[in-house]
Amino acid sequence: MSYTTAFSALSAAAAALVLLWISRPRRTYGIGNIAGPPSPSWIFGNMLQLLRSPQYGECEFEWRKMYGPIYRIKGCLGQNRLMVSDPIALQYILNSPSFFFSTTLQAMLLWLLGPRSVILRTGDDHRRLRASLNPAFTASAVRRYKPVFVKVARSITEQLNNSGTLPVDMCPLLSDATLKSVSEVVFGCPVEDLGADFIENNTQILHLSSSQSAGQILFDTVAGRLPRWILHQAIHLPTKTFGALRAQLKFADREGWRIVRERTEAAKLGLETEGDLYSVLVNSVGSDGISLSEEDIAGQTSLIMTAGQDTAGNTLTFALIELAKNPQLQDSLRAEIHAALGNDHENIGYDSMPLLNAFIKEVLRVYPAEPLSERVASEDVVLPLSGSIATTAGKQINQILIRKGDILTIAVASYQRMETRWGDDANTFRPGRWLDGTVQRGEAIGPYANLLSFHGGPHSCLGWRFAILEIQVFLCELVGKFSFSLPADHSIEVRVATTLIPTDSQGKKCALLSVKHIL
Ligand code: HEM
Repeated sequence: MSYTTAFSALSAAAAALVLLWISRPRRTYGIGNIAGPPSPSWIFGNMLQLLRSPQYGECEFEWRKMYGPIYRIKGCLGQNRLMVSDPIALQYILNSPSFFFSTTLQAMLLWLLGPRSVILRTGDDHRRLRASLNPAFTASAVRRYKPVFVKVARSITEQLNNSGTLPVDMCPLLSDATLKSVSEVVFGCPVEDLGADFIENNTQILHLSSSQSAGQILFDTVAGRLPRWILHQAIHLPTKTFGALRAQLKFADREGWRIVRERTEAAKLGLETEGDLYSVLVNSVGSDGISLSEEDIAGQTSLIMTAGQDTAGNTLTFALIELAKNPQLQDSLRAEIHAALGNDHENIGYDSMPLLNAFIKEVLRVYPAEPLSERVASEDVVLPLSGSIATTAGKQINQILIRKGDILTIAVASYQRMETRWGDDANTFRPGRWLDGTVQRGEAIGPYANLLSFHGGPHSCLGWRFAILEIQVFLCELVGKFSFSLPADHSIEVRVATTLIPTDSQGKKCALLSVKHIL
């Protein structure tokens, strides 16, 4: 055999060995084999530790440190649940059609938001609708909504000016303000035009969703095991919660259709409309490449109200709480605002204010509106991981077999506290990390700053640019004109109900701050 032939034979054998090694059958482990914390009870598993700690994350952040970015916890009635904060696994779950909301969550979204809402649509139907809604949420579309944000921000200033010397609960104030923005920007009308009955019912829904009892947590598990058609009948139950849900959808339908009809009439008559989001959408019906019906527009009313109100309202409240805790940071931010703004929101370039934007990113990182989000596998899938994790038998694995029906939790808050990505002091609120190079780039998984506060993938938040501009405008107005501090005898806790909320020590949603006018 010549030297060349021997070399070729050896190379071919080596290549075959490499191929064999790459395609070797790998052992994949199911979620029952993944290590995790012991369960204190069969009925509730670890769920009360996860969802009802006096301070959100008390157990969860410890578990993440102990077991890594993927671990198993016990749900109610002996369920296995996978907690996921590994970026590669999160990216996979959020982009894969094999994962969707659990049956119970789908039913709740259906009751509250209605079947046409974009969040409940899937596959090509979702892609088409989302593409049609998108023109109203682009950077240039959102810039046009700025005057409304400025007007609403000034109305908060007026309320604070009239609030006297006692501490102010910022929660209802900012929740009402974000609803005003949504009403004016999206529906093109003052919030009062939506009707006192609708506003009152909406407030009741927010109130009901700001607490989570042990019974509700158990109900979610039991409900998920019922046949879908039985679960869907629960909306007719004569309870306060179901009554409010039924009313919400009825009011949203009434107002959504009223606004769409008015905008359509105006368009037919060739009248100028206000440039609100629904007008943009109504005017795009029938345009090339847009497959949007009037039903589709009216069908987003409850979703947009819910999605745009307390998500942004709570984010702003947490921002003011952090500033109240940290007077030095507050002074620096105010100095940046005064330098950029004077008293004029007209020409300000919010995106070129480094501390303001670092601060907003840090608030979204530490206080994600939806810190936990549940997904269920609709088929067997092998979940890739960015590193290896331990099984209960102490074996290291780098992928997990997810079986159809397995429940996963997208652990947004845990991901946003991973030291590898956000720095060794990831548990500390420090906006400077965004300016001094502490934050690592890594895989892009969310639409904004690699955060998952707006989630990622096809169902990521459609309104994230809207929310960022609104938060920028509100903060510049409020921090520019007032100083915020914590009243001496009041503590603020962070709990999770449907969203992350500030509460008093009794668990009631509340954020009392002392507010002083400084200009
Ligand atoms: C700080 C403020 C906000 C946060 C943190 C936030 C967060 C989120 C998250 C996490 C989702 C995904 C929900 C899920 O799949 O479970 C979502 C979806 C959505 N958000 Fe937001 N949101 C905010 C503000 C807004 C605003 C102001 C609007 C509209 C005016 C909006 C409209 C939507 C819509 C339409 C969806 C559904 C998208 C789809 O399923 O394709 N959001 N948001």
